[in-house]
Amino acid sequence: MAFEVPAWDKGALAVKFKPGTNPAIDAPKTKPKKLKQKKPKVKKSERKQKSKVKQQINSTYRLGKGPLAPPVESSDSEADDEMRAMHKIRSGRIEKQKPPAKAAKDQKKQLTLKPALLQAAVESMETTPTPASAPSTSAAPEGALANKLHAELMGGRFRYINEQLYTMNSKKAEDLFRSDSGAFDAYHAGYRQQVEKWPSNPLNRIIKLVKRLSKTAVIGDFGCGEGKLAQSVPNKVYSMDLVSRRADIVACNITKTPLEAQALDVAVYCLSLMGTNLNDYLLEANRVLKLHGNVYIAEIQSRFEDVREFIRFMTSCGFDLVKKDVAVNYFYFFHFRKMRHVGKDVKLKPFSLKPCLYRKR
Ligand SMILES: C[S@@+](CC[C@H](N)C(=O)[O-])C[C@H]1O[C@@H](n2cnc3c(N)ncnc32)[C@H](O)[C@@H]1O
Repeated sequence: MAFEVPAWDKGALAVKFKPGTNPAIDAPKTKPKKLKQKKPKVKKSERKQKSKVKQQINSTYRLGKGPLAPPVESSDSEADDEMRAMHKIRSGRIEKQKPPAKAAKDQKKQLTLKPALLQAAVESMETTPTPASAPSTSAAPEGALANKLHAELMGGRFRYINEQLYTMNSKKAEDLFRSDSGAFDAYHAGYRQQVEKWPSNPLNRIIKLVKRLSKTAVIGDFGCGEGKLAQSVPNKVYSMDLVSRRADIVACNITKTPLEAQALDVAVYCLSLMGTNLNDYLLEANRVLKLHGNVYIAEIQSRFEDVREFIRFMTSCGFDLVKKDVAVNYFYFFHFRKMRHVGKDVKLKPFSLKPCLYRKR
């Protein structure tokens, strides 16, 4: 498979020495003179760096495995670099990339961007990329550089927003999009690019599935993004997301929708169980679904530590498992059925899935 990674233990090799050739064993057994060894002085900056690395390793959500989880050594420092890069671009200076020795010698030398180029890069970071507004690759080398900067900054912005959405509760996610009007479009521009890298879009499987249901079934698309499901099936679909970019999409928090109780036959969550308060997400689904209504969930495989625990959580929210597809294939698919009404005031153990953090490529 294209993304398979060899097992960690495959790298360890045992080296055998012929008799008389192993310097460690064959050296004459004279008593070595005791030498007083001075402890090498560790610079303050090196100590700081070491403790930063330790902190990264201790940050548990970064230890997730799976095809989309980042390697342990990536992320924080990468995100920091990106934030610093953005800051530099905003303040009009970009340092030349140099090999470490040269860079140390010549630390203060900077590349000053022409104002027009700088403006293009900053604007492209702040606005949604569209084919018409993105800088053209066919232009002069400056255009190509602005284009590259644009892509890198947008990628960084997407990864930053994505990480926020997976590590905060739904109320904070709502505040995030409210306080930053470009964030939703920036997120979805990055998400579209991410989808293109996947072997398939899980939403297409859900669309196929909904097409097999009765045309009269009323569907709720919770966290619909750009609302593709509604455009692909003949059913009545309530498309809901934190931000609406189309008249038929309801802008709301899916933990608290404007739908009436028991209004839906089907609830769909395609990669949208993002917040840290999943109890609120699924208790709202229980409220708005009819008894024996269906829930279809697609999620990224690497988000699950223990699938049984997830199924238990769903049961506590009133849903019994009908079918699951948890073959190793990037995405897991679940079909649950609402078997009992569960009030929103029920006391449940908080539940969340692991965040899905994308790597810089
Ligand atoms: C990864 S995107 C997937 C979008 C769409 N389901 C698809 O498959 O194309 C997840 C979406 O869930 C939305 N989302 C996450 N938590 C939400 C919440 N509490 N309320 C509304 N939307 C939410 C995000 O805004 C985002 O648009």
